[in-house]
Amino acid sequence: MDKKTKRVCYIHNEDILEKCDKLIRIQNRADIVHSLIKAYNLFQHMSIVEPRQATTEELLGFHSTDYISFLQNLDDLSDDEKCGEEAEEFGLVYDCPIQDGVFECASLVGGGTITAGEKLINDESDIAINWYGGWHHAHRDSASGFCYINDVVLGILKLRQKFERVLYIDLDLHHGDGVEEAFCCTNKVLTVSFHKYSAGFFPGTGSVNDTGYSKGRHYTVNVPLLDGLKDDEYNKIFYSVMVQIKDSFQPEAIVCQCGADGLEGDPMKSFNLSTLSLGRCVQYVLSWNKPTILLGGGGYNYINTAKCWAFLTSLAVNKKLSRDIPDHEYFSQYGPDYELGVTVGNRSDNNSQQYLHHIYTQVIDNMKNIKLDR
Ligand SMILES: O=C(CCc1ccccc1NC(=O)c1cccc(C(F)(F)F)c1)NO
Ligand SMILES: [Zn+2]
Repeated sequence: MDKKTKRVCYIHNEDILEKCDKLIRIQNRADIVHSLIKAYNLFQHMSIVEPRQATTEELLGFHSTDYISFLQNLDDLSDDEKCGEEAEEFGLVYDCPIQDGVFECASLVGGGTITAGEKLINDESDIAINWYGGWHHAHRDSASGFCYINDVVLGILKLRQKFERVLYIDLDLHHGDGVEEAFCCTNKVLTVSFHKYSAGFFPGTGSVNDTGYSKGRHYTVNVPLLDGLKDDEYNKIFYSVMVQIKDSFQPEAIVCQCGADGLEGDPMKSFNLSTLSLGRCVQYVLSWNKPTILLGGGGYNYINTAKCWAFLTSLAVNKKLSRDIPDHEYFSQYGPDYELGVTVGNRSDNNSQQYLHHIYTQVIDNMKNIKLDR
């Protein structure tokens, strides 16, 4: 693949935008993200590709029949049934409320990430972006953490139709548990997640000692981190882990979930990252020149999330963005600085050098056994 200008496709249409904007947890975020990327004129460097609904067969490539048929018939449920024990069994309570059209939205997002995969396996694009996707918590037979259909798993399964070894990277503040579970027993998909890991923090999984099972042993990599994490520490441990993964796993295609809830200023109030650290991670991965899917995920300060994903989009199309936010519908919300950067705070950092070194050595030790299928 030519090093500099890559063929970038961008999953979008008004339908998926409107549906995602109606999701109660991220109401109107999609329009804020889309508007900033448009205001920076980045669409002239990408081909916009419309998403489609994932087919039932595609959904059943990961999810169970019971779960999918329950989701497909939500509209037939009475209000009692919607809070009944069956709904609870499928995780459709508390964090994952049954709201009108949630299935159509989730399966359109799923179809969007599958479409991203199709563009790469057909060699029509080098990089495929789906900022509507990245819903990494959904399990085979239940919703979780506000994720209903695991579009990430569906996209990886699509890539596996052509690529022997696929690498999944999860940059979201939360552990990518649903994706890790889907591939924990195979050595064809290596999942690596960098996430906050501390007592009582959702989803609670992602210990450094979780390294996969049977044939997948050592092909699950977890990098548990603590509150207050700063850019430099994040990038240092990211590079040192990823260079090892590149050498030993030699991935043929990459999926990177770029959840922005680790940024300073997110209501999650956990990490203390600027968009630069996520940008350096993505820039490094793109420098490998492998077919890559970039996905969204968490991110609850919508202005920061828009800044982050516009910046990552500019890296994919290799275009420099002006520091000043261009005038557009949401310009007034970018005050008081009206700049693309996210200023980091000086919250105390619980990640001591000893802690980070300890985690690094454990992760490297775990990965010593990753070898290519002879
Ligand atoms: O970001 C997530 C999901 C976070 C999550 C897990 C479990 C239950 C609920 C959630 N979502 C939130 O906590 C959430 C969603 C939207 C907005 C907020 C806010 F309060 F931080 F703004 C918080 N995964 O990467
Ligand atoms: Zn998250």
